[in-house]
Amino acid sequence: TQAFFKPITNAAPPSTTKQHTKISVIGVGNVGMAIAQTILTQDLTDELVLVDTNADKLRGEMLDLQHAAAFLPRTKIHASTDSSITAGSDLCIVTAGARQIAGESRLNLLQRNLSLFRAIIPPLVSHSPDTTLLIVSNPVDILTYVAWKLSGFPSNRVIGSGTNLDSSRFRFLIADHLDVNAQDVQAYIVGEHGDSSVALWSSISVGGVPVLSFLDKQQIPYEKETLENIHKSVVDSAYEVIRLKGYTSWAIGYSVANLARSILRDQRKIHPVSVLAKGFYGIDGEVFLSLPAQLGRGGILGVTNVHLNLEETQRLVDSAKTILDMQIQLGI
Ligand SMILES: NC(=O)c1ccc[n+]([C@@H]2O[C@H](COP(=O)([O-])OP(=O)(O)OC[C@H]3O[C@@H](n4cnc5c(N)ncnc54)[C@H](O)[C@@H]3O)[C@@H](O)[C@H]2O)c1
Ligand SMILES: O=C1N[C@](c2ccsc2)(c2cccc(Nc3ccc(F)cc3)n2)CC(O)=C1Sc1ccccc1Cl
Repeated sequence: TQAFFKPITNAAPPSTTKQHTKISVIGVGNVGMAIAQTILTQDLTDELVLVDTNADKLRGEMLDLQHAAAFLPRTKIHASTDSSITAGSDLCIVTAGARQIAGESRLNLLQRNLSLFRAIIPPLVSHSPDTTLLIVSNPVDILTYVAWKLSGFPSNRVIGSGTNLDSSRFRFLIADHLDVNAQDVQAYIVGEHGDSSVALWSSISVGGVPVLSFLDKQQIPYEKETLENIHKSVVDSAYEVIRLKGYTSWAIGYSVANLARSILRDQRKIHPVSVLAKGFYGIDGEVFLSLPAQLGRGGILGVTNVHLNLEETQRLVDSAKTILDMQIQLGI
């Protein structure tokens, strides 16, 4: 049969130095698929691998994504229930996990996800000894610690999505309040992901103008609780989304794909992510908490020395103690 293409004479072989990027997403539920879809639309990888224990769901999601090929940058998409397919991944994003059953205690959810991680992490890292782990499953701070211990990796290559989603909701709410673009709002929520996170008021700046001084200069009276209310809305909005649609996907999908871009494209951007917090702000236990960290090809490149006031420092230390106690209680 006539070949589709007439061969080009004296064509040079492809460059061997070009790095082939491979991302694996473990868990193809609401969160994993939102992340996978965003990675494809943003052309972040040459190869996307999906892993899950639910074989039918896994194959269905792979086929459904492959069928979108005519509208996406060319990306090889593979899937298997066998994690050996992840071999040689540059980044492994873990969203696998049991979702909290209504009324289930956080400890019980943690115990269920802990046993899952004991099955997931060791084979993952044996197939990709040089990968970076990006943990999303909840409770994310403790499970990032578990992934670090199980992997034996240096802590710079084990990252938790932490308060990245909290901070993106915080930025949206501030931007909406001030009627500006959320990309021009710099604001960090740090510490423990979820209900006990810590909003850094002094870190908020819009177009380079620190908000607190902006409000002072404009003599705009702001009660402390106004700012507290915006932080409370971050927590309330998570519960509202769950109440209304039963899960969250799009914001976590975009926020985790944004982390993947910073890592794989060596952006050296600063994100609030869950890092080994030992040695910062008087924390001496081996706990993962979110702090503004610089992300690049090597994972965590550095952690910023952001100024915390006494109250913020105390809340961070309290979170560290709560998490450490939970880790000790579980014997991990
Ligand atoms: N960190 C955050 O900001 C954040 C935000 C939203 C959700 N989450 C967490 O993400 C996790 C996933 O949420 P979801 O809505 O996608 O849940 P989901 O139930 O829709 O998906 C979980 C997937 O994990 C799979 N799975 C279970 N055991 C597995 C194993 N051993 N190996 C591979 N896959 C396995 C399941 O088959 C399922 O497809 C939850 O823990 C949730 O709390 C975290
Ligand atoms: O947007 C979410 N959705 C979840 C969710 C997704 C599927 S089922 C529940 C959510 C929503 C509401 C509460 C809640 N609590 C929680 C339970 C166990 C944990 F280990 C961690 C959090 N979790 C999971 C989660 O972490 C988030 S972010 C979030 C949660 C609570 C407070 C503030 C934020 Cl920014």
